[in-house]
Amino acid sequence: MSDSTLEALGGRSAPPAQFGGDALVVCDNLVRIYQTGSVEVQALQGLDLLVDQGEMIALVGASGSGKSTLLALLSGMDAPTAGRARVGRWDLMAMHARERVAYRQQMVGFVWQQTSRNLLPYLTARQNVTTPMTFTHRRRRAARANELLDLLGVGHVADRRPLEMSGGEQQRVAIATALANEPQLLLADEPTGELDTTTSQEVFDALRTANREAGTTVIVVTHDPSVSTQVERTVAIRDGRTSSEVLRRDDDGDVTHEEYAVMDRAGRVQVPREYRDALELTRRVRLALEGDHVSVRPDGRPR
Ligand SMILES: Nc1ncnc2c1ncn2[C@@H]1O[C@H](COP(=O)(O)OP(=O)(O)OP(=O)(O)O)[C@@H](O)[C@H]1O
Repeated sequence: MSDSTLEALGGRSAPPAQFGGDALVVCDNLVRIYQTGSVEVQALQGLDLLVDQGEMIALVGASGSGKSTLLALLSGMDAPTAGRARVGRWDLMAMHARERVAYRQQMVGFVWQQTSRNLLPYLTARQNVTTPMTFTHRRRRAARANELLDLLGVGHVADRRPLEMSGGEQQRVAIATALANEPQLLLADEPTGELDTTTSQEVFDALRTANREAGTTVIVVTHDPSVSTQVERTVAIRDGRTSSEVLRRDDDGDVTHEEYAVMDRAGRVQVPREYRDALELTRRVRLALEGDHVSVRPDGRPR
């Protein structure tokens, strides 16, 4: 590394801020190990993720990469093995059973992929939305349910049971139900997985409405490849860690997408396989600090 460059840049360095700062969701080196008999599966292997209040992000990644595990931890349904996880004022590592119940009632809403898992089949849409409303005065509940159903464009199915609605309508009612207690965070695990493209778009629009109109922070897991056009930030998870992010920028209608690698707190960055293969980057590489970037070169010695 070049000491002179380091010296020249020295004046710019600032003390490191506390990881996460005022983000709504802070996952710091998060680990979740499942133990089945004598077999251990490391579903999350030191995952870092920050989500600000008011953001809507998508989580993508291959099957088995750890997306559902992360959502289960953030929803309070499961507990991390190690690391740090905080949502608002709630420390997910330190919550006891009673706090976990309160957290799930007050702080998060959840939408599953399977439409049938989100709603009670023998209740109407309005009744489904009012059922979790423990913090709204009894007389206000039906009116609030109607407001939520209208907001998400499904006011017309208020008196229908799930079997009398389309899949997309069921998912939008499910989002209304998840918003019943005004959670700060809405988590959705492949909410469009069972739907066709047009209907998926309606459900994404409903999630965006929840984000923009109700001010709810949204994390949505999806396999939909067009998702990066729908949200401002798409976070890719690989092998239980966040590996890259695509940021969508809209400069006066000129929309661009830029992909970034994610650096963890120890400074580790995953170099994409195509880059490693193209330059035969293997175990040892040369790093050099340049004026405005860091270069990575093959070490040039026989392996
Ligand atoms: N309850 C469990 N017991 C044991 N292993 C589990 C359990 N749940 C998940 N796993 C394992 O943890 C890893 C991550 O699984 P996870 O479901 O989080 O992945 P995913 O990215 O959501 O996958 P998909 O896109 O297929 O839903 C996988 O290897 C999976 O087999």
